Amino acid sequence: MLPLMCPQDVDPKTKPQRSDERDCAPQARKSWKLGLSLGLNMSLIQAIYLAGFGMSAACIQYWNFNAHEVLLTLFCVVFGVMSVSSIVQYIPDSASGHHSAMEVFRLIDQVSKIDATKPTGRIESIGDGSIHFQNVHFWYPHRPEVRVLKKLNFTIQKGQAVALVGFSGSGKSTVIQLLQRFYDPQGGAIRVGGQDLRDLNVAWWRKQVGMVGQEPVLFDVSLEENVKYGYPEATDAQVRDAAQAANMDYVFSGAVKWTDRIGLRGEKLSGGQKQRCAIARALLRRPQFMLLDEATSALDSTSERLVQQAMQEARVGKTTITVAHRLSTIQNSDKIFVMSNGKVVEAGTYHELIHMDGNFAKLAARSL
Ligand SMILES: Nc1ncnc2c1ncn2[C@@H]1O[C@H](COP(=O)(O)OP(=O)(O)OP(=O)(O)O)[C@@H](O)[C@H]1O
Repeated sequence: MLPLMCPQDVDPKTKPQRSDERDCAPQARKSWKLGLSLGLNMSLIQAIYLAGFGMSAACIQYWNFNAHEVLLTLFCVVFGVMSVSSIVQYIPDSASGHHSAMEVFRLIDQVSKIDATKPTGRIESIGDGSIHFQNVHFWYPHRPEVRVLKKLNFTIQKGQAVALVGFSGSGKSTVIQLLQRFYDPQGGAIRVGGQDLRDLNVAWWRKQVGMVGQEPVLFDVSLEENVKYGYPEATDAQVRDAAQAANMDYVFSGAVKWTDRIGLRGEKLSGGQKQRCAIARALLRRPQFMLLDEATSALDSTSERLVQQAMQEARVGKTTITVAHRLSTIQNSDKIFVMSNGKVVEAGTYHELIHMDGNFAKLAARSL
């Protein structure tokens, strides 16, 4: 019988609440049923064994059956029944396994509209390197009732450090996803160096973009392999340069070695160390565009300062688009776009926007 763990069992002095009793009642009924069915099951098996051995003994003693053959037959039947019963207990799981497998195959068979493996699309230079969102309308295909971007317009020049800010749900992360071409806009166009993003080769374009998100995707392999992920042919000197640019001081001081495995999802590293590893990985490919989506939001102020410092040095010569809630992290941006309800409602430098006394000033007041 399974033990019943109810709050009142933990501390007998505690007077049980009525709601706790109600919570435990279905569990108690379930445990009783489970115990009873297990007990009956075991009794039935033992009764069958008893009958089998009794019959075998009778066959040998009274009807002169060959003992060797009787025992052989008996054990064949016993082990056969045990095997069948152990298979039968998995029948309910096979139904859910079948359902899960169908889901996995459905996903595998799904043809993506934006296929990075296709050799189609232009592979060229990025022109003047500007990014222009031109009357972009967008909604997530499985949620058409929520119009996320509504006639979004903004331009980013090559080499600029730009920040996207705004209240939660205003569409900032969606802009970052569109830039990586996870989706295409339903209306308007995103132009890179004057060319429609849809006309560029997907794999080539994604190589031009480095992305650091809030929770970097790290693997349980060595620190070096994690940094080289996406560019395994990088030389040692290139890896060192990227690490230096990303301020990975913990590897230069020897606190973590290049060969150390960093655990599942990088659990052996601190938040700041993980983030700087992700920045080094992004920089190693020398992307022309860096996308930072809340890259420092989960960090304490010391780690954040280190990551910020790393980004300041690493962003030179690159176009950087940062999504941030902590406005202190974007003070040095060349331009800040304030988004509200899928549109840009204000644009300017930090000081210009603060003095406008609009949405940005409200956000700044909240983040104090
Ligand atoms: N994968 C998705 N599928 C469907 N709807 C989504 C998806 N991701 C975001 N949305 C919706 O799109 C809208 C904009 O979300 P988005 O994440 O771009 O906003 P945000 O400004 O980045 O918000 P936050 O600051 O909270 O991260 C929200 O209404 C959100 O519910």
